[in-house]
Amino acid sequence: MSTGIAGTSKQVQTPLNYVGGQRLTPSCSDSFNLFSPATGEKLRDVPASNEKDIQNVVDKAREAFHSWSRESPFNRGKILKKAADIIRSRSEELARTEVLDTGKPIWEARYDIEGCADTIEYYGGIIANHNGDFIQVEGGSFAYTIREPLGVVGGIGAWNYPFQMASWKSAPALACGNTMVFKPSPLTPLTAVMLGEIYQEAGLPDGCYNVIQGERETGEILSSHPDIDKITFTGSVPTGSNIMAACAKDIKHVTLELGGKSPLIIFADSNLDNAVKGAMLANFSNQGQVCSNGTRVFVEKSIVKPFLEKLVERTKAMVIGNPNNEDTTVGATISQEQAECVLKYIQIGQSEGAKIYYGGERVKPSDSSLQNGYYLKPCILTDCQDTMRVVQEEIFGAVMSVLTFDCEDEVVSRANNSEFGLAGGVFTKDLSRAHRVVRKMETGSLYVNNYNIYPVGVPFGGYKKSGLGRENGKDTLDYYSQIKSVYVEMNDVDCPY
Ligand SMILES: NC(=O)c1ccc[n+]([C@@H]2O[C@H](COP(=O)([O-])OP(=O)(O)OC[C@H]3O[C@@H](n4cnc5c(N)ncnc54)[C@H](O)[C@@H]3O)[C@@H](O)[C@H]2O)c1
Repeated sequence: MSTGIAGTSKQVQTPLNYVGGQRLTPSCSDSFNLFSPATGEKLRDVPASNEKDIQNVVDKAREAFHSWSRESPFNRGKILKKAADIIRSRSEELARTEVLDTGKPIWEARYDIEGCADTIEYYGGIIANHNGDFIQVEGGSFAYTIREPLGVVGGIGAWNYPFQMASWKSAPALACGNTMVFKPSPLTPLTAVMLGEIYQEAGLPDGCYNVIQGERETGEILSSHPDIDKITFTGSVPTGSNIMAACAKDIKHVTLELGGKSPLIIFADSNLDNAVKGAMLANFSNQGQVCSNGTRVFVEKSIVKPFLEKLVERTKAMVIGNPNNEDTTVGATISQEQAECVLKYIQIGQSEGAKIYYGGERVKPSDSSLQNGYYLKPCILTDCQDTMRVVQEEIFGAVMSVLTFDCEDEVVSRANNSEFGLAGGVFTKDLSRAHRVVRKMETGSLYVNNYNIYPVGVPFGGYKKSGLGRENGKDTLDYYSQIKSVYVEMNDVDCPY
């Protein structure tokens, strides 16, 4: 697929491990295939890292930790801020490479990359203020606390926001003085490595940020490695559960950003145009592959008809096709397997009694080079019931389930009827009701009169099975550091013995 941007094909061909400040081909013979979602063509074999490779990279990260952890927070912050500037200066190349890896539309990739620069700059800016406390105790004695890094952090990412995952994890980790070994999803290995080169150019010492490639086995070795102090993971609930179990053996710290099946509640008094736009943002961004998506859309009965009419009108206008085109709004699903999984869920929904109101089929774009890409038309399901699998399970594709409701108490209780608790949304003009509903919802993020907005200072993470810990915002620094308390006696020791 032609991108018109120099550099993206180079990013595919070069070694994709990044260890001790350089690209490296790992020693082992195992590898996995990398495909382009947009064209279905195989791009290359990617060598996977084994135990020996991981030992080598963890050793490098441990060695780098000794000096990086002693660097002043202010100086660490300066390097991060410089990295943010470099990201902005290379944003088009990064965005095009992200498109090649993920199949997402170019405008979404640009938005992601800009957000990553903001995140890295944000942590660069706030880290100098992440200090301990002074506590006055009796008789003039006192105590103080010191925030210290954890050590070597292992990061494991999913495929829907590859550069963002590497950035959201590495920025707070490095700011706190940790070093990192990051394993991207095997479906999207390219841009995490570019981040390593950007950090190096900004002045990050070699070995502080490293990348290894691999599939489940590589992730398992990393998460059970005794010299890793924390795992920060983004992915599915079953994998998160396995990782937590692997971390239990050595009592490692763990942050888990997992799946969701979030509710979006639309009351009859909403601004209908905004509610329709919100529902689309909550379901169709990034081909529906967003963890926080509000895929259970509860619409108050009296407005279902006009809501669906407006929704279909806007959805029909979405442009499906080449993700590198400026006007494309729906790119390719990540893989053949994921596209089949989404279509299978739609079939299951139909067999349970849901109706396809719009879309839900494979699309072959007219451009002959895209015929084997993984394109799907966004899907709207009606006649849904709370107990259906399409309403209970995370599909991770552009499938919106529309449900109806009569009153507030009923809808809140149904919205909370989920094992997940990542996000939720409320559309209403009645702000008292909005805040009342927000307080009753069992989720980590809530949106009032909008959806899927991620300002850099706002913490993000889940309740229930959707995760542990937070990313973004200043609270995240607490998850990448530990507190040392120091008591200082100012008097003679008072001892009963
Ligand atoms: N909460 C969030 O912030 C967030 C963000 C994006 C995606 N997600 C979730 O991610 C999922 C989709 O991503 P996915 O299909 O890549 O998830 P996944 O769980 O299949 O894989 C995620 C990563 O874990 C690795 N892995 C797999 N098994 C492992 C094991 N046993 N030990 C260690 N590593 C292992 C994979 O190689 C990959 O890098 C969805 O459930 C989605 O909701 C959550």
